[in-house]
Amino acid sequence: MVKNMVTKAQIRKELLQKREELPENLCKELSTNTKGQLTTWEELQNRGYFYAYYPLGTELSLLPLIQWLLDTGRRVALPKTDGDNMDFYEIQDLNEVRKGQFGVMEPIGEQKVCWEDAICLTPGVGFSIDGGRIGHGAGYYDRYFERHPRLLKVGIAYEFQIVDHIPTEVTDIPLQWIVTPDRTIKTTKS
Ligand SMILES: Nc1nc2c(c(=O)[nH]1)N(C=O)[C@@H](CNc1ccc(C(=O)N[C@@H](CCC(=O)O)C(=O)O)cc1)CN2
Ligand SMILES: Nc1ncnc2c1ncn2[C@@H]1O[C@H](COP(=O)(O)OP(=O)(O)OP(=O)(O)O)[C@@H](O)[C@H]1O
Repeated sequence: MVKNMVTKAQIRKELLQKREELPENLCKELSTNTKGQLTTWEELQNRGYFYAYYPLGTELSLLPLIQWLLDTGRRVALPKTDGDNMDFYEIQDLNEVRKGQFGVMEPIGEQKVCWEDAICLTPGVGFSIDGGRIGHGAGYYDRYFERHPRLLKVGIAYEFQIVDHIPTEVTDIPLQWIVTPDRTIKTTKS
């Protein structure tokens, strides 16, 4: 490894620390703003199928958005992991979750869905404008994206989570958009 190269693990650690320092009321406000960005985004208007996530700790919360999606008749599914695998399961109500692996709230449904043209609202620890993403380091989303190439891959990020450079591995699949509480960005590699 090149000596002065910042590794994924270093970036992950630093950004997770920053995220943990966010006060609760600010998380709430930024989550509401993110819902505002997404609900006014043209790309989302005509879509009916969404892969979202239930927030873990101080992750940027999609709960207000998910409620809006359900209220407007959209179909929503959340991820559930099993060993190295991750799949998505539909929810009709935000109460249909329970705590699972890694302490993540997972859907209780047993029937996995396969919506090849869905929008995948993707959590992450760090992002870059070229579509790079750092997660928790287990590779769940990259493996899922490899199996389902037609998904519209959208990173959900606090502004501070967008960094200049993310070292890539051959298995990393770039995101096409990044949505923050302030803006909606088309990535440069999409
Ligand atoms: N909200 C949300 N849901 C998600 C993800 C996510 O990043 N956010 N995932 C994205 O892939 C999957 C779950 N993957 C995860 C993998 C590791 C950790 C985690 O916190 N790991 C700890 C160590 C935990 C342990 O080993 O007990 C760590 O990184 O310190 C969390 C989620 C599916 N669901
Ligand atoms: N398509 C794939 N096939 C096999 N292994 C993969 C694939 N994608 C990623 N991996 C492996 O998974 C491990 C973690 O990958 P990476 O650091 O990109 O995870 P991450 O994106 O941070 O995590 P997550 O998606 O779970 O939030 C790496 O060792 C990587 O080689």
